[in-house]
Amino acid sequence: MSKAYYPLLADLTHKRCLVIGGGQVAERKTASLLEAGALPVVVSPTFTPQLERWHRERRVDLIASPYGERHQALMGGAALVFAATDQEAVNLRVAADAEAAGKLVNVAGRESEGGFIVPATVRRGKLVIAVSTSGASPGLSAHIRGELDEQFGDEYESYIEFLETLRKQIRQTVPETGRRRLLMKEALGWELLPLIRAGKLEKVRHTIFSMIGSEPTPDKFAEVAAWLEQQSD
Ligand SMILES: C[C@@]1(CC(=O)O)c2cc3[nH]c(cc4nc(cc5[nH]c(cc(n2)[C@H]1CCC(=O)O)[C@@](C)(CC(=O)O)[C@@H]5CCC(=O)O)C(CC(=O)O)=C4CCC(=O)O)c(CCC(=O)O)c3CC(=O)O
Ligand SMILES: NC(=O)C1=CN([C@@H]2O[C@H](COP(=O)(O)OP(=O)(O)OC[C@H]3O[C@@H](n4cnc5c(N)ncnc54)[C@H](O)[C@@H]3O)[C@@H](O)[C@H]2O)C=CC1
Repeated sequence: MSKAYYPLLADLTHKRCLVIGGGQVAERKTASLLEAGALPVVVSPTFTPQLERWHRERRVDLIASPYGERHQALMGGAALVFAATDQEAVNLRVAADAEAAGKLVNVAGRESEGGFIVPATVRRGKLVIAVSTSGASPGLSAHIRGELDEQFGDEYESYIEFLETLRKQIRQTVPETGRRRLLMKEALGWELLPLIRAGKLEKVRHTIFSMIGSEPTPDKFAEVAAWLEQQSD
């Protein structure tokens, strides 16, 4: 049976992550770590120009040296470890050291050796869509990401912010989970995306919250739905 990876979203903000290797793959992994607010430490005898730029901007630490025994101590302080050199023996040694230190490790070129693999990702603010083929075809993951990138536009960023605010309001005023769920389900049916695309969110948001007032009820939510339908005509 092939393995079933467990998908999860890790909070890496202000967490040290160790990247061994300074080439293309290391740069890509470092880029995604920076996007997640992590503090990458890169160990390698050579670095891409982009890694050096990030170093000058004080966004990454670089240790200019081949990986060796003296770097094992860095494992302890790392949330995640990436073995991204072009030397298989080095990658396998990094993987063994990371595992001995109880760390999850990602191994370039040897997906079965690693504790985790990285998906292709589309981000729209708080919306994260991750795609993986369990290592079978990274090219297909990248292709599907391209399709999702077109399908989910920038409007999702403010749409999710709106939903988050609405959900907070419902949580504060509706004690019962069953009723909350029904209200959120109703709100997800509102035709908001076309209005957000037309740049009308601010106005619409204001009206919706004054229509709901301090007591969200299914009746008021149905009124909102009807009002929104008129707006998109
Ligand atoms: C296991 C994994 C490593 C891990 O754990 O991270 C892995 C491994 C390998 N990739 C290879 C090749 C390519 N990788 C890409 C691109 C990406 N690869 C990524 C992830 C992963 N790649 C993980 C599994 C993901 C999954 O489950 O699907 C993405 C999603 C994220 C990221 O790396 O940041 C990023 C897309 C970013 C984006 O565009 O969104 C492209 C396409 C391109 O460059 O355009 C190609 C060439 C086309 C092809 O070969 O398909 C090879 C063969 C190397 C060789 O020739 O030897 C191996 C080695 C092997 O197969 O072992
Ligand atoms: N290029 C790609 O898109 C992909 C490559 N891979 C695999 O990932 C590996 C790395 O690929 P690239 O980043 O493209 O290679 P690269 O040649 O751009 O970079 C390799 C890096 O490893 C460093 N390195 C070598 N020995 C080291 C050591 N002892 N300690 C620390 N760093 C050391 C080098 O200095 C260099 O910075 C390869 O094995 C490749 O097969 C896997 C997936 C995709």
